[in-house]
Amino acid sequence: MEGHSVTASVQLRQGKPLVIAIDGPSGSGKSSVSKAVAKRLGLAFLDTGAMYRALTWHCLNGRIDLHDAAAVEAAARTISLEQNLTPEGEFVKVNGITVTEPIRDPEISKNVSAVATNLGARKELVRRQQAVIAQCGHRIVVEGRDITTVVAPQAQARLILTASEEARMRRRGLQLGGTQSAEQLVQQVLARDAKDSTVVDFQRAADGVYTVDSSDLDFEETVTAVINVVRSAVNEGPAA
Ligand SMILES: Nc1ncnc2c1ncn2[C@@H]1O[C@H](COP(=O)(O)OP(=O)(O)OP(=O)(O)O)[C@@H](O)[C@H]1O
Ligand SMILES: Nc1ccn([C@H]2C[C@H](O)[C@@H](COP(=O)(O)O)O2)c(=O)n1
Repeated sequence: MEGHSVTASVQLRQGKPLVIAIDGPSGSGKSSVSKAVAKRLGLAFLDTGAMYRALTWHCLNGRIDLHDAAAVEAAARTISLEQNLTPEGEFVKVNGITVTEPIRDPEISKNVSAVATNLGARKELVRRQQAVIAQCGHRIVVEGRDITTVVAPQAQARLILTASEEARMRRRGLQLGGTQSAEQLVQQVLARDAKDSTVVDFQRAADGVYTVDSSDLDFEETVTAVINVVRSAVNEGPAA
């Protein structure tokens, strides 16, 4: 095992490019697990879902019709978005307004797919995400739905983090403190995935993309499994 990870350790520690791209369905643990991986490996962290949520908050707040494709795309191009790029803490600002907590509201979860399925808005957010990766010196964990395929197809490690529907709904229910009914959880997790899947495929791993299924793993075991995949991917010499 030590021999296996020599090359990986060099890449992990010496400031070489190390982009870790993580996609997966809602509630699979992408944000929490990606943050823990970034912390352990000393990498920056980007939650791309927060960008779609922030844009949705901005549209709702400014009474922009989410189904007016041109207006939503224009908003994506013009808003100022700020977010932390470290795994410690979290903040998101839209045009200088802190929206860290409001973007997690079930109301945003209910409406975010209308923005995520706007192809013009996606193009602009992908452009911004690629700029962040460059700004972080290509040493970053990026999580979302199209990171392995569109945002960072050349990433040194790419993986889908998944879990059973039952596990994902249970985890989301616990995360929201038991405030949501079973039907609300179905809407926020499964129905949202179904809508988002119409524009990006985050359920199946593309060629060269690993899969980690966390259904039967606890949080720590999942973080370890992801780091092991990163070591394997780097050792096997993925895209330069
Ligand atoms: N392996 C695991 N075992 C138990 N709980 C987990 C595991 N992985 C993640 N969790 C918990 O599940 C909840 C959902 O995780 P998280 O918010 O990271 O998912 P996500 O994939 O980013 O969801 P979304 O895409 O909807 O934002 C969190 O409370 C997290 O701590
Ligand atoms: N790269 C991404 C990231 C997110 N989305 C969409 C899909 C979700 O419904 C929404 C919010 O993401 P979450 O915070 O739940 O991870 O944003 C996307 O289409 N592409």
